[in-house]
Formats: sequence, structure tokens, C-alpha cells
Amino acid sequence: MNANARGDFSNIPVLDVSALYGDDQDAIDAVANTLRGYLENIGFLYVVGHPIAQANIEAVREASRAFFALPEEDKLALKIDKNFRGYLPFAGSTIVTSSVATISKPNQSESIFFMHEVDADDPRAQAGRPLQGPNQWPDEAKLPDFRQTIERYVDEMTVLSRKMVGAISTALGLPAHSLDRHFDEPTTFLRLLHYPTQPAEEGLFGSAPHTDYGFITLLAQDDVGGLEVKNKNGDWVPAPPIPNSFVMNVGDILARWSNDVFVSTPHRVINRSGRERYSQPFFFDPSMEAIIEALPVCVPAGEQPKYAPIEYGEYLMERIDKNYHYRKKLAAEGAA
Ligand SMILES: O=C(O)CCC(=O)C(=O)O
Ligand SMILES: [Fe+2]
Repeated sequence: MNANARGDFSNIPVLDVSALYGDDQDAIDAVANTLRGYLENIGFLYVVGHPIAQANIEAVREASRAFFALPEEDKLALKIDKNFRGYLPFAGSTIVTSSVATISKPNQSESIFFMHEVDADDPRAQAGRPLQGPNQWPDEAKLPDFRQTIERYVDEMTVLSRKMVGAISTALGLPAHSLDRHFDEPTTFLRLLHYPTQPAEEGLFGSAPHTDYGFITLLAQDDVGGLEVKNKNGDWVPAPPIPNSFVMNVGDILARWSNDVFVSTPHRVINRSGRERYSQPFFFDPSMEAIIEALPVCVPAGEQPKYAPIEYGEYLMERIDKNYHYRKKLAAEGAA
């Protein structure tokens, strides 16, 4: 790796991943190789050439718009629970583990989280394991087809994410399926976000500077813009909307797993467009039980790994507990 290239970017590159859906190994290797450079030096890219229909992406955006337009009491009926599923009202999260800036003002957004579905009678939920339980769905009568639209999207994003797991393995010089076993029961989050237009005020963000916790994020955004990514000079590089694309980025657990070969890059959202902004990040993470331990190919000969092994679920709980007010309240009430 050329250390000088790290963080040295002034735009976010676009990668056509269509080869990952075929069987031309040379073409797959070429995509993986380009991907490697982007994940090492930028930590962000646009993914195009995927097979997910634009109509299905937009259906989720419309579902999101309809949900956030509901009366506040309907949204609050789904208030985020101890399993991290549900509605996070406007100004509900402040990033405190950010190394990027001291954050004090709450994010100017409202959002709802859907994780991988775990039925109430599933042994994982029964055992009271953290973050394992059913999603909270809006009333069918008020938002018909909502659940179906979300679940179809999650299924399609899971297929794409698994392709990216394979591409990342290949990019690291490993057999394509060598990371798959860590994703047997992936931890997934689909977050629907609504950013009202915000006033120009120092230190006020739609989403304050942060890095993502997990493995990879694949984000669809509307045509408003406002996402920005920090380069090594400290400039905030825009990641404007590109039709039919997902913005993909490295999360902290992938950076850690790769012994910092890949970089988890700070990003933020400021929406001063005068329009409402809607985005839908999909976070694809390892199974809760996965042990994340530096990949040997990423540790130079004769050196020690930079980080100790960690169980993904424990790591995730710690990160979530630090970042969300509602969890502090739950903890104080003895409910979490
Ligand atoms: O809405 C966006 O464009 C980014 C959201 C984000 O960074 C996040 O939820 O982690
Ligand atoms: Fe993020």
C-alpha cells in the first residue's frame, strides 16, 4: 500500500460490479482489485451495475416517506425497543464515540430501524439474547404493503452484500468464500432516515461526523444530496446522488478485521437544500457470535495484529449503548 494515497481523494469513485454476478473469473478479479484500492485509500465508493430494480429502491423511499408523514403518535407507538428495532424520534441520537469532533447538538433527523427478523418464539429471542427479537411494523391498515416492500428490499440487499463479502475476500487474495461462515446469520440493519431541511448553524448536522460500526454499508439516497466524506486534508468531499447507485463504505469492524488495511472513513450529512431528504442505509454485519480476529493476510510478517479478537455481538452492544440516548434511559430504568 502506498501510505501517501490513503485519504487522498477529491471525489468518490464509481465501480461497476456486474461481473460479480457472472462467472468470468478474470472480470471478477478485476473488480476485486479495483475495489481493494478504493477500500484501502478512500473507504467509500459508488456501486453500480447491480441487479436491484430502481422501482424496488424507490418503493422503499415511498414507504419511508409515508411512514414519516404519519402522525407523531403513530410513529411513537413503534418507539425503538431494547432490541434496537423501531422509531428513533427527531433528535434521538448523539454520537459520543466519534473521534472526529466533539458533538453536542442532536442530529437533525428521524429514523426507523429494521433488523433481521427474529420471531418472538425463536430460540434466540427466547433466550433473551441481545438485539434478537421481532421488528416493529406499522399498522397494515395505515400503510398497506409496507412490510412486504421492506422485506423484499432487505432480501435483495442481502444478496448484494454477500456478493461484496465475496469480492472483499477475493480482493484480499483469499478464496471467494472464505469469509462466508462469519455471515451465516448476518446482523442486518435497514435504517430509513428523514432529514428535514436544517438551518445554517455552526455544529448542527443532519448526521454528525461519524464512522459506521459494522462491516459494510450500502446506502440509497434520494436526489437531494448532503452526504459528505472526509479526506486526509480534512476537506469534506460531497457524495452526491448518482442514479441507480449505492454508496458503499467500510465500517469499523471491517477496518479492524483487516488490521486497518481497509479504512473506515468519517462522513456526515448536512441538509441545507431547502428540501426534505430521505436516505436508506443498509448495514450488513457478521453473525452476532462471529469472532472478529485480524485476517492473517493483513498482518505483515513478524508483526502482531493491532487489535485483540472480539465477539461481534459484544462489540456491537457496546457501540450502540454509547450512542443512543434511549438506551441510557432503558439502562437507568433497569430495562436493558
Ligand atoms: O443519510 C446518509 O446519507 C448517511 C447516513 C449515515 O451515515 C448513517 O446512518 O450511518
Ligand atoms: Fe454512516
